[in-house]
Amino acid sequence: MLESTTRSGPPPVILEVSDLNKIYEASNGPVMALRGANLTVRKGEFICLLGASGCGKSTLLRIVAGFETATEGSVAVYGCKVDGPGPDRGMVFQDYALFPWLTVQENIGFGPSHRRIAPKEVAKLTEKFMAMVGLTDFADRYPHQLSGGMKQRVAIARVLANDADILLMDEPFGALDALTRSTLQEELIELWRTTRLTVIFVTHSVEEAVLLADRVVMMTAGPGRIDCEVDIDLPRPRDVASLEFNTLRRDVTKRLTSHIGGGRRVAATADS
Ligand SMILES: Nc1ncnc2c1ncn2[C@@H]1O[C@H](COP(=O)(O)OP(=O)(O)OP(=O)(O)O)[C@@H](O)[C@H]1O
Repeated sequence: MLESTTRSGPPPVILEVSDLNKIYEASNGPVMALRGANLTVRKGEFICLLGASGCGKSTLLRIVAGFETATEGSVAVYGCKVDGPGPDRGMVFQDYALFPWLTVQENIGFGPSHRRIAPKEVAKLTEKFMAMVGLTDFADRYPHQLSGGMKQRVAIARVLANDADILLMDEPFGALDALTRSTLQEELIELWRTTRLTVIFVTHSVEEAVLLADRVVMMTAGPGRIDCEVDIDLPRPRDVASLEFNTLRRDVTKRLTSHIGGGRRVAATADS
């Protein structure tokens, strides 16, 4: 947890998902994607949202991002109801979603250049975040000239340059090879530490969730709701080969497959 947690009590709640229902009107009838999803997130937390394919993880994230509307229920950020996308939330997708006609620096600078910021300041911001993700030497490259890992670094830098407080990541490393994935996981944790962003990270992978999260939030099979939560109380950097890590991984896997305890909070540690 962040230092501020221990010094001055828990950080404030900045995101509240309340009784969210989502029904899609598909051509072959309605699809209930979410039923009664509730989630509370504190500033600076790193949350991993874990669940089987089709349980509604992306739907939940897209509603939080404001790209999708809920059928019932609400999402509030800093106490204000979300009714569309906003600069306080930035999304990173598995397929990068970069502007193919813009270079690395233009992609990163796109958000700031559309705010009321002086061009000099935009250039400074762009350079800062480009350096933060290690892409200064690739400033003039276009997305098709980059590897998957580099594209995802651009996507992350773009959110950071937009000054978002909440980083929403939908299986961001799912399309990457194992080595690149592991490097980006480390880099993301380092960025999260330095920027103190709040992160909600969707994944299928128990290992990725236990490696990254402060708290793993598990969803039931569709229609999704929050089934239970596990606090990951392991120091970072985490060693995937350690006994503590594997105890937690087994615990999370067991909970995920057994669907016990509707809406329960389980404070699991390596000792439990
Ligand atoms: N636009 C849509 N129209 C109709 N049904 C949809 C739409 N988007 C999602 N669904 C359905 O809603 C359910 C939840 O989908 P969602 O993509 O949120 O799940 P997920 O947990 O993110 O899945 P995955 O892990 O496979 O990406 C699924 O049954 C899916 O088929």
